[in-house]
Amino acid sequence: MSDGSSRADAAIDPEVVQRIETIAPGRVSGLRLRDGVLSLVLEVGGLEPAEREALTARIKAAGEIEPGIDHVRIAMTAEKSARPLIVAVGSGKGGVGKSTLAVNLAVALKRLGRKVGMVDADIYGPSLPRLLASEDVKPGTEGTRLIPVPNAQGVPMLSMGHLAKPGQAIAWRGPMAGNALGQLIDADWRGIDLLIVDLPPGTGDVQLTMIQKYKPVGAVIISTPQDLALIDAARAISFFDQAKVPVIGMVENMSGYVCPHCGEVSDPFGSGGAEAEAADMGLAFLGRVPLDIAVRSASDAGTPPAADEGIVGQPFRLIAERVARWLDNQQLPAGATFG
Ligand SMILES: Nc1ncnc2c1ncn2[C@@H]1O[C@H](COP(=O)(O)OP(=O)(O)OP(=O)(O)O)[C@@H](O)[C@H]1O
Repeated sequence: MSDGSSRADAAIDPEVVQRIETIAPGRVSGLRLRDGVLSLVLEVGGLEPAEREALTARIKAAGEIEPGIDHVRIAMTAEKSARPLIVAVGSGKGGVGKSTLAVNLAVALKRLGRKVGMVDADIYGPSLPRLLASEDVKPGTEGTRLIPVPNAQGVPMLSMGHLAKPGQAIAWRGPMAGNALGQLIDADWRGIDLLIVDLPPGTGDVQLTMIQKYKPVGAVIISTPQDLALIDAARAISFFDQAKVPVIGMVENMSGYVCPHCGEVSDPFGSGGAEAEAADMGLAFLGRVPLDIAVRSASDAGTPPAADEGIVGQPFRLIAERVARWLDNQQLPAGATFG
């Protein structure tokens, strides 16, 4: 948004941003460069005066050696900038319906009155813009922060797909992908209390950055009932366990296919496997979503089934109620900060 003056913010070299963030991890926000002055907000809660001084001196030194930056102006605050709580949706394996679940979970939580936004962290196959029918919309910016893209479901969203050209993302390496993810999560989420983050499948660099730097309050793991998918899901669960991110529970997708012609129920991927696995691991089972052509067609059309009262969206609404109850039981204050 313009402040009405004719002066414009200049782009800041991402390497400079990264260098400054490395000096004070999680404490720097609001970076902007204008007329050779780099201004930023430094959160100094819990630091002794000598530590504050040392930090500001190091940040100034790191900025002022850069061509184009004559001066670094630091505003100190004892308040952490309020970021939404994060719930991650993960899977051990691709193609099990993780993005479908993430979108429907967010939409159903929105219907429950939660202030929900979404981040699509899946650099290998960002699909949220399609699922939320906002493929051609680009996010705006305010200063150096992205402004989430609105949609008909009232769930503002940012996607890796917004930052990369189609096909480009796959070449990203860990640190680059991690920085891009940071831009999505540190966007202008004003008015949002809860972010549902659609992680890439598996347990790689992006997932690691996500859980270490932007510690989710909890994770939902999705799997098909198939043995192979379950083995991978167990790996994802232990990944979150090791990072001390509580697993809210497991969802079984694509179980029980009802033939639209003869009505016969078959189980192409088996059935009940994820529930048994959850019980074995002492985890909550959040629900089962049948393999239903209507889930796919509604999703492809950008109208998530959880958005209305229909039967197709029912399993997602039940899962969302359980997640909402879990969040309420954590007694997390609305708009609580994390990290
Ligand atoms: N319960 C279901 N019934 C029918 N189709 C489904 C169901 N769940 C997901 N699908 C379809 O399966 C395909 C893969 O789903 P989705 O993209 O959500 O999976 P994913 O795990 O996020 O995949 P990726 O690893 O590629 O990101 C999509 O076409 C989706 O519409």
